[in-house]
Amino acid sequence: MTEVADYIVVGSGSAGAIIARRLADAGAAVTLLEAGRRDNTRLVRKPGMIGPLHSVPQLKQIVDWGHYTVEQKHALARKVPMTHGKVVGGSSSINGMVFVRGNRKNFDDWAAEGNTGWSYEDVLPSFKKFESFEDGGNEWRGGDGPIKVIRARDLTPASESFIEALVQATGARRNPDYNGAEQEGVSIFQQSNSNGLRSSTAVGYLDDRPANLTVLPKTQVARVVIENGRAVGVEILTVRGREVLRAAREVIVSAGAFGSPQLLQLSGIGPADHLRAFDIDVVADLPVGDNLHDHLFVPMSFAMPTALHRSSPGHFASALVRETLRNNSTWLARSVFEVVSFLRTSQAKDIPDLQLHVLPWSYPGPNQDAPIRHVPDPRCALTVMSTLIYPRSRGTVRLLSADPAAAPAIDPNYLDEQVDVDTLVEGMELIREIMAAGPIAGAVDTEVQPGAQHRTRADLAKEVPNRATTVYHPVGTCRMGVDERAVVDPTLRVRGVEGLRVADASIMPSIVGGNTNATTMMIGEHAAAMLLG
Ligand SMILES: Cc1cc2nc3c(=O)[nH]c(=O)nc-3n(C[C@H](O)[C@H](O)[C@H](O)COP(=O)(O)OP(=O)(O)OC[C@H]3O[C@@H](n4cnc5c(N)ncnc54)[C@H](O)[C@@H]3O)c2cc1C
Repeated sequence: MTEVADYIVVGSGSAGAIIARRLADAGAAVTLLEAGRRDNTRLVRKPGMIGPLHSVPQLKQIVDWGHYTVEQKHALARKVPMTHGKVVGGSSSINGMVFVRGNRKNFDDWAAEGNTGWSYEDVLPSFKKFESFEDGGNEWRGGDGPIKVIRARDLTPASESFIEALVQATGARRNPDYNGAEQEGVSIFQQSNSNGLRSSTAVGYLDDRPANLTVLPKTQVARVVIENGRAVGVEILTVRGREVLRAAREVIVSAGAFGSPQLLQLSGIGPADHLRAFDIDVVADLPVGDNLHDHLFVPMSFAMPTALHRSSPGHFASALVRETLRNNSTWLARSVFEVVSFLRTSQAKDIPDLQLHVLPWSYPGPNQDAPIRHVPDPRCALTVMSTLIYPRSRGTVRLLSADPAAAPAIDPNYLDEQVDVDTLVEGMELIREIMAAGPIAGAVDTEVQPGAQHRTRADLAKEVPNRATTVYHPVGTCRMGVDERAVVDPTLRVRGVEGLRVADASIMPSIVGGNTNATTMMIGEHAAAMLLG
């Protein structure tokens, strides 16, 4: 065994890159292992390239694990693509860049379950630490962190009229900062990019790394090496075969909501019967891979000339030429999302339970499951997504093979709970109400997706299993907690194993009410602070 570092961090994504950098800044020797390739291409770093990156299978496979769910029994046996970054920066290098913390109550709920140190007041400094918000720092926001956050700008007239219509139809307020004091209302979307460049954790934390932080791309970890109940290193897959790297202090697993449970299970940490079925020696019998849950949305597209954007090669090519000639001069410099709203359905208790994502582009429907290039309607269109942010359904991640190169079985068990369908349908009905309101109705030519023929609540409910799709926010599979369902304790240590922590989206006990990247980066900062004591 070669002693390579004080700390080994597995996975360079939203959490892992941050942990590795903070430990290195404190003087430790850190090795960061990443299965994917380097991220320094325009395809990854130019924000608007997300369109081709996700819609052209040949491009997507360069940076994606290529996972699919198992057949979803409540969604017409669909196998839903579970895109997940396999590249330096992880999913922060390929995501939609919208920037949302969630609701402060989400963290207070984690703390109330026994997760001491994770209330909103506790995690707020970790949120502030990583961000540079364009308005500067204040009580709620960070002003000088490595991740740049700006608001969408030059909103299309369609998006502007959507805001007006939403206010009129729902009575919701315009909220200048949904990541500030209050989440509720309608707002201009914030996004993690600036000056025409994606602000991933690779850009923010790794580009200018110190010499004591070694990043090894194209290095997949096969298992954590555990001796006498203590994690002492990892086994990696190389072209020469398997090799062991040793950590003098700790191993931190930040391989994401699929990668982390898979790696723990391959290392003998997981449900004992499941591991034995693959002849894996059991180190710790823990519910690793349980509690998988995810946000779902149903896109509704409306043909509207005022949306200005067409999903045509000509429209894309002209922006690409202009953006190449002058950086940060076109829509390619930013996320495609313009407006967000947090609202309450009839099911809501204390906080908003519905999110609307709004983008001035048409969206292919009814779903994008097939691994082909999906062609959206060519007209200018506004898409509004009814988004379920507190799903009740729970699923699993399990091994299909003891071979680390094999994909795991991912079963989010989407729409298992009827209330999840009901919430999405209520959101769809609300979107129709908004689109029929005075400030926007006259500008809408027609509803393209799902289409006016799906008229009643029952019609919409029937469409949900075919149209609902992942927002790519899987969490919860190495749950943090203090009871039998916990995999890690509130200091992120794997229960019953020394020298091993998990820190990424998988530790969320329950999903936050908003896109998960910001919370996962907070987890990275919070974990680093705990490691450094
Ligand atoms: C397509 C897409 C769009 C999204 N859009 C948004 C958005 O707009 N806003 C938002 O807030 N959130 C968004 N998200 C979600 C957000 O990006 C994720 O929640 C977040 O990045 C998860 O971070 P993580 O650290 O848990 O995992 P990741 O960032 O996925 O990092 C895990 C890393 O570990 C590596 N890895 C895994 N297994 C191994 C192994 N065995 N050995 C070595 N390396 C390994 C992976 O390659 C990866 O780089 C999106 C996600 C996707 C996929």
